[in-house]
Amino acid sequence: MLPPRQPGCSTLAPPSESDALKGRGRAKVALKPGHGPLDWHQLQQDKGMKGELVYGVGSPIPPFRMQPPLRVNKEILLANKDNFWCVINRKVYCIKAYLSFHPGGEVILKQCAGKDATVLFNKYHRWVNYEKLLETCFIGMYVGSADV
Ligand code: HEM
Repeated sequence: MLPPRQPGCSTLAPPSESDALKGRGRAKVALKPGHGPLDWHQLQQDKGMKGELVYGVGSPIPPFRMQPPLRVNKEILLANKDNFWCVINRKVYCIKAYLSFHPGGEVILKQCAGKDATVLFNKYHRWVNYEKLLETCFIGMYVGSADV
């Protein structure tokens, strides 16, 4: 009888997004070519700096440059669900551009649209520097009720 497969073993089949969704370990999914961390970094430097990685704002000034930051209430957050706005630690981000770059996969991230993703984010990887990773995707501060 074959020994049980161990995490980290190179003979393991690539983990699926459904495994991650079901909370079976810290499953990373295969990203499309050109969607690695360095590609994301480059995109932030190019399009992101020009404010082209945010959807639903309609302002010539990139929101992440605005001082004071925009204030987003529950209605505005929900109105931008299709733009994949979500909240992490009271900060609102447009994660639409990041979806296909997320090492945990698109499926798991899409469920955060229009919601406060803080608990899920901390559950999977509280050490990830989201403020840096999503720097140019920052919309503003969430000032609405906590029930999102
Ligand atoms: C929106 C902000 C988010 C960012 C910037 C982000 C970023 C990342 C990064 C950088 C990794 C790789 C971590 C590593 O290698 O240690 C990762 C992995 C992962 N993420 Fe996220 N993530 C976000 C939100 C979420 C949310 C809300 C969930 C759950 C619903 C999630 C689930 C996962 C999973 C399952 C993995 C793969 C396993 C792991 O490495 O922990 N992520 N994410």
